[in-house]
Amino acid sequence: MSIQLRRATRRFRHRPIFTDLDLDVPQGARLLLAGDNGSGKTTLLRCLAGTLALTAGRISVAGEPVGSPAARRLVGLCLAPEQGLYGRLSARDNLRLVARLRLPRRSVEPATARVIEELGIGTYADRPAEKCSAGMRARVSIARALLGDPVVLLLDEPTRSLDEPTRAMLWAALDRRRHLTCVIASHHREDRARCDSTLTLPVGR
Ligand SMILES: Nc1ncnc2c1ncn2[C@@H]1O[C@H](COP(=O)(O)OP(=O)(O)OP(=O)(O)O)[C@@H](O)[C@H]1O
Repeated sequence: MSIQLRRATRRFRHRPIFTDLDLDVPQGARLLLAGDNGSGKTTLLRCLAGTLALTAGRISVAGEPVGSPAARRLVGLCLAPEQGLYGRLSARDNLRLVARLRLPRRSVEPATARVIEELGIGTYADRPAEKCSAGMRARVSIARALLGDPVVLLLDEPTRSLDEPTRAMLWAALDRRRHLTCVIASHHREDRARCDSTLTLPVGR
């Protein structure tokens, strides 16, 4: 099993966001996270990434407990796709920075070039990120999450700023990585149709 949740519970103070959540996501599956605003999709993605601790229960990624160095290496994460880039650095240098952390030196340039090509970033790759549009920055953030051959990809509303051709590029990039297990939070019907199953989070449980 690629992702396993057992009695996963997260509260903020005394307010439950999700409680006793059991979930198994097999390798290569795509799970859509649905639910109204505030239902906890981003919170769950952060717990899956290991950047936010559970209140109780456990989550593992490919058998490794989330938050451990081994699990972090296996996860590609894209939260708030339009934000989180270094504004003064070019799109390409933002990608290189992460590629250097996640890949052997000889793979940095080819892997960076590959994701630039896949997400259609080429024409603005050398422009500072702060001078790129929201959709352009979202492409770079998604490309960044694909670097380093993650086993699990976590995407928070990846398509909300993307035009139609770029949405097709994103799905094509995921189709080329059929081994990749994806958890995608989205409000869009098209995204739901691209996924194998849906988990709808109720508000405040
Ligand atoms: N750090 C925090 N401290 C307290 N409450 C928080 C914190 N982060 C999130 N919450 C609360 O947790 C609930 C779930 O938020 P979350 O961002 O996970 O929802 P979401 O389903 O991703 O929403 P949206 O569809 O609007 O993106 C919300 O009520 C939010 O106010």
